[in-house]
Amino acid sequence: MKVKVAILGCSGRMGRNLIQAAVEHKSIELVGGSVRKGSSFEDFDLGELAGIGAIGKQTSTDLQALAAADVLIDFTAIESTLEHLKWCQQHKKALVIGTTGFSEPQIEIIQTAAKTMPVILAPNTSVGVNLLFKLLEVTAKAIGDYTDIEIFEAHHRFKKDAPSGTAMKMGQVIADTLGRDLNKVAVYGREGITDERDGNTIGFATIRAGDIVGEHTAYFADLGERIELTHKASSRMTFALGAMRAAFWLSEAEAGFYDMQDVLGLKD
Ligand SMILES: NC(=O)C1=CN([C@@H]2O[C@H](COP(=O)(O)OP(=O)(O)OC[C@H]3O[C@@H](n4cnc5c(N)ncnc54)[C@H](OP(=O)(O)O)[C@@H]3O)[C@@H](O)[C@H]2O)C=CC1
Ligand SMILES: O=C(O)C1=N[C@H](C(=O)O)C[C@H](O)C1
Repeated sequence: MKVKVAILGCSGRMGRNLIQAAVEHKSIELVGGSVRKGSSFEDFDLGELAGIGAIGKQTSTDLQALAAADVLIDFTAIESTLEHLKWCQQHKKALVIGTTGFSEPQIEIIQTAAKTMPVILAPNTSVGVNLLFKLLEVTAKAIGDYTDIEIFEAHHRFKKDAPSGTAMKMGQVIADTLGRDLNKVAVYGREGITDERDGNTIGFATIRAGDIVGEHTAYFADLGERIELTHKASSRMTFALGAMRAAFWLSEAEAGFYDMQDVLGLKD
């Protein structure tokens, strides 16, 4: 039987890719999608919105129109995701969250809700980035204690949060592996007389330019050699397909707080 899925925030860059991925997925039935109240895309055909031709299902600003869904997928914005979370909890729906930029207290709100509903929170739903997280763990374990660790990320000009959710998670994975507290060792950008580099720190550098879909590199640099682990996304469809995998997996999960490592079987 197909998993019934609804997409939140259908008019967004990810929303449109998610519609296409859901329509093309053999084990998923797209039952509806939302747009923000006041959006000019209200009552729009979902397929038209995604550029794949009409599919006979319309966007709605009323979440009740999505009541037939088992799993909702949310790549929107912080405040709207937290609203959607409440609705899903009240209506016993599972929720895949791809939105990034949450503060620690906001993540705690999501974790608390996940005690009574299945939730995946994944700053990056691509298979490649989640494999990269594993490679970071292995590399940090082997050489992280004596190399300089820096994380670089590049995204399109429209992105609102920085560093990206993926870069933050990369830092978290490395800090956890090395037993460091990311809040204490993170350095976000450098300017002026910065003094010599403190070997304990994890640096973050961000650029925003044009239509870059998403690029992430972790540097583990010693004197004489360095390792660079890079992921480059060239299409948002990679995130959308990963989100479908996540929705399918979550439809069979108990209440709990999960990530893509659970979905892909990459947890130790
Ligand atoms: N986890 C992952 O793999 C990925 C995560 N992301 C993250 O996903 C999020 C969205 O990214 P992107 O698609 O590029 O951003 P967009 O700005 O293109 O899309 C966000 C969409 O959310 C809509 N929205 C806002 N509030 C509501 C609401 N209450 N109800 C319904 N829709 C709403 C906006 O509508 P409107 O336009 O009308 O304001 C907009 O269409 C970001 O946080 C980004 O970092 C992005 C790519 C991959
Ligand atoms: O906003 C984006 O576009 C992306 N956001 C995610 C993040 O913040 O890590 C994932 C991806 O790189 C694209």
